Order: sequence, then C-alpha cells, then structure tokens
Amino acid sequence: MYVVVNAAVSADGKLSSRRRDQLAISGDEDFARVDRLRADSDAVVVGVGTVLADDPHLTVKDEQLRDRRRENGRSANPARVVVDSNGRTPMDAAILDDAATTYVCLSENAPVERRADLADRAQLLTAGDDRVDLLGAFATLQEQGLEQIMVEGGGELIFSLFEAGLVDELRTFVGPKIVGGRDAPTLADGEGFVAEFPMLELEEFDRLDGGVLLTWCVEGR
Ligand SMILES: NC(=O)C1=CN([C@@H]2O[C@H](COP(=O)(O)OP(=O)(O)OC[C@H]3O[C@@H](n4cnc5c(N)ncnc54)[C@H](O)[C@@H]3O)[C@@H](O)[C@H]2O)C=CC1
Ligand SMILES: Nc1nc(O)c(N)c(N[C@@H]2O[C@H](COP(=O)(O)O)[C@@H](O)[C@H]2O)n1
Repeated sequence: MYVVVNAAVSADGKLSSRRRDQLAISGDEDFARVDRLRADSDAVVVGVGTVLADDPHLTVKDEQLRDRRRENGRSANPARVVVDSNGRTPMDAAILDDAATTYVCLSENAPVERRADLADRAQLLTAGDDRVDLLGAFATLQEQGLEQIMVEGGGELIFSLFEAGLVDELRTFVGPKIVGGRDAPTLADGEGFVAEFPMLELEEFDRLDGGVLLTWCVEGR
C-alpha cells in the first residue's frame, strides 16, 4: 500500500478558517492536479470532520479521466473512505451516493442503530475500541485490494496517520492567502508531536495558481 496525503493550506498553514467551512485555497490548476491524483488512486480517504464540514463528493470531476479509468477496467471513481469512530456520517452525505463504493471505518463502540443505517449505503469496517485504529483499518482496506491511497484531510486525521507511521508522501499546495485564527484547522492537528517528529525529504517544488506545490517523501518509508 502507498499512502499520499494531499492538502491545500494557506500561506500561514491553515486548512480552512475558524468557521471550519470549505475554503477554496487551490485555484483551477491545483484542483485539476487533485482530480488527476484522485483518478490515479484506488481510494480517497477523509475524516468524518471533513464530511461534516464540507460534505465532499470525492469523485473524479473530469469525464475524460473517468473514461480512462473505465478503459483500464476500473470503476469510474475511486472508492471513498470515511474514518468515523462513532458513525456520525449523515445519511444524506454526498459521499454516500452511488457514484462510487464507500467504506465507513467505525470503532467497536459505534452505536448499533448507526451501523444499521450506514450499512444500507456503505461497506462497514470496524477497527479499534473507542477510536478507529488506523493501522487495522488500512490493513483491511489493503485486503480489499486498495493499494494506492490518497488522503484528503482533515487536520486531525492527517496527524493521526503520521503518528501511526502510515504516510509515504505529502503533497501540499501552499496558496497565496492568510487565514489566521488560533482555532483554524492546520495540516496536522491532534495532540501534536513533542519528540520523534516525522521527518520529510523535499522531492519537488512547482509554482502554480500563484502559490507553490511541495512534494515531500516521508523519511524511512
Ligand atoms: N484545504 C484542504 O485541503 C482541506 C481542508 N479540510 C478542512 O479541514 C477541516 C476538517 O478537519 P478536522 O476537523 O480535523 O476533521 P478530520 O476530517 O480530520 O476528521 C477528524 C475526525 O475523524 C474521526 N477519527 C476517527 N478515528 C480517528 C483517528 N484515529 N484519528 C483522527 N481522527 C479520527 C474523529 O471523529 C475525528 O474527530 C474542515 O474545516 C475542512 O474544511 C479538510 C480536507 C482538506
Ligand atoms: N485540494 C484542495 N484545495 C482546496 O482549496 C480545498 N478546499 C480542498 N478541499 C478538499 O476537497 C474536498 C471537496 O471535494 P469535492 O469537490 O466535493 O469532490 C473537501 O472535502 C476537502 O477534502 N482541496
């Protein structure tokens, strides 16, 4: 399995504003790049915080890219995966429509009635007691044949993936905006590291959309 985390941050490192609603940081060029990365992936993963904040669809937008996937014997869209310990994904979430297979990763403690509802629209995986155990969940995704994984956020999930040692590559678009706000989400939130910080090697940098795309590999992967 190969895990790429992709995110767009403001020049001051925020994923969105303190209101936590969807904020366009990328421009057309970067959104097109993200679409190509989705098209190259077997699955696109987000945390439930992102589902609740953005109601993302996580599909490939360019019809030609969807056609190319079909020509290669794949589904038009990659699978979608929500990391959702307590089954908080709303039943009318865009991610639960029939455009692609959706996996919802739950913990053992997810309420039984939420499991029953979600099972109508998604494949359910269970890993971890109170919180999704990411190593276990990702191992199950791999057993399902999902090898090329793209993670689209948000900050809590990205931190946990680094903590679990699951990230191979980080692609960060840094856009020309200052957002500010001590409570605005950043690329890696969670508890934060105080030692044994994951270290990165810069592989590439490209100017686009008035900002810069940084491609990093995680040391030791
Ligand atoms: N600019 C960008 O590229 C992106 C921005 N965003 C923004 O990020 C914000 C959402 O991010 P967050 O609130 O951090 O939510 P998140 O999307 O990281 O989801 C976190 C939630 O996932 C669940 N979870 C279950 N197991 C977990 C585990 N082991 N580790 C971590 N989380 C686990 C928990 O319920 C947790 O609250 C929104 O404001 C959204 O707009 C989200 C994606 C991309
Ligand atoms: N690459 C990128 N740039 C931004 O500026 C963004 N705000 C995001 N957000 C991510 O894209 C998801 C929306 O996907 P759909 O268009 O609904 O398919 C959103 O949930 C974030 O994960 N990404």
